Amino acid sequence: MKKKIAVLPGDGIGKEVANGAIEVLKAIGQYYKHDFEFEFGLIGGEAIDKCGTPLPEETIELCRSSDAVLLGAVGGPKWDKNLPELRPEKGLLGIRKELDLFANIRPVQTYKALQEISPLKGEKIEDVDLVIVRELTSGLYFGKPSERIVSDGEEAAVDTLFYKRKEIERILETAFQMAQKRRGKVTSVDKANVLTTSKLWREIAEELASKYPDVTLEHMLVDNAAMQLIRMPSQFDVIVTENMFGDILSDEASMITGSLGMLPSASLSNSGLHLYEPVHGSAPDIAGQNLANPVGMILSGALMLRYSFDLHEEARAIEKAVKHVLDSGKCTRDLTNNEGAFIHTTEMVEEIKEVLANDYALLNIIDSYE
Ligand SMILES: NC(=O)C1=CN([C@@H]2O[C@H](COP(=O)(O)OP(=O)(O)OC[C@H]3O[C@@H](n4cnc5c(N)ncnc54)[C@H](O)[C@@H]3O)[C@@H](O)[C@H]2O)C=CC1
Ligand SMILES: CC(C)CC(=O)C(=O)O
Ligand SMILES: [Mg+2]
Repeated sequence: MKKKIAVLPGDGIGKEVANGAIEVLKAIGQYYKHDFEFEFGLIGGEAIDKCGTPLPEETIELCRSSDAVLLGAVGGPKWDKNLPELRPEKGLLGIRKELDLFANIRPVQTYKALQEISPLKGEKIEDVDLVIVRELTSGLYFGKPSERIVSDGEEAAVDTLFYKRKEIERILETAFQMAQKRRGKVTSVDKANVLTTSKLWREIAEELASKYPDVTLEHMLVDNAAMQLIRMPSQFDVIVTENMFGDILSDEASMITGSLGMLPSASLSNSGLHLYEPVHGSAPDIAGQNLANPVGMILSGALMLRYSFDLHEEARAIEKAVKHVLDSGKCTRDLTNNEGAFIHTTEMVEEIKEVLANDYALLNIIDSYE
């Protein structure tokens, strides 16, 4: 199978983890006989430096002409004082909007091997298998006006939380459909005791629920949800929520697994062209030191195989390899609470590739006996 994959490594550790994911995908291509072709594009701070814009037109064209997009992360202190339109993050928000990637799927699964690393007690995280469905192309990060103003002669600023019915409907539909394939429960997280957008969100959730009688819908206020994620994370199946709420809750949820570096994500559109990115940012504090955990990015590659290319066995092979390496006690520095031995980014990638190679060799031996 020939597939063109656009790779936008971005800034900081984005480059390091993207390299890792490409290596793992190349190994999958070799063992399972798929022709993955990788083409690189600029985004974020590097694109500002080289092209004067965080999202060059060529990058958008590259993505549009590809079968899927892999993105590392953007941002860094170098660009923090730039004007809003010239911030790396604008590139990320821009590509999400351009490709209409409205549904950001962020699965949170725990690993037995990491139970002691999670700040939560082992028994609390044993049965955690939840997914955050975050609305990604509207809400507080996109509403207008969003600007500095003068109000009553005083310096002020405004951001806008705006949602259209259709935007709410399509993300809720995604969540209901995902719950149908999972454990049949949707927790819709909002702030309906205060926000008008949340009241509309709740109304629409109630309307749609009747279309999905096999799914149980519950509503939860976002402040409570933040607490419940720590108190009893296993109560959740599918969490669906507004853009910024989902952004914050998913970083929080990552710590259930033990590190922000563990979480992958898929940003889906209705066009069939999807983008895959880890949940974390460019981590300037560890960038360039070979310390980043590449697992979130590598697992995003697995999500790409599953959602974009229907390659379920190949996706499972990557997920199994990650588990195998963690089970063997090998982990990057973030998974050690900064105590004890750890392996570097490139070594973690090598370990995962080695498991894939061994699995492949084993399959070949079995085949030769059949
Ligand atoms: N999707 C994206 O491109 C995102 C970009 N950002 C940008 O990244 C920059 C840094 O933002 P922060 O708030 O520091 O968030 P961050 O996610 O980059 O880092 C937060 C903390 O987690 C650690 N961390 C993150 N990913 C890790 C990994 N794979 N392995 C080991 N440790 C990891 C970092 O070292 C840091 O201590 C900012 O410019 C921000 O705007 C932030 C979040 C998402
Ligand atoms: C630019 C930000 C919205 C990126 C981020 O934190 C995220 O998507 O998780
Ligand atoms: Mg975030």
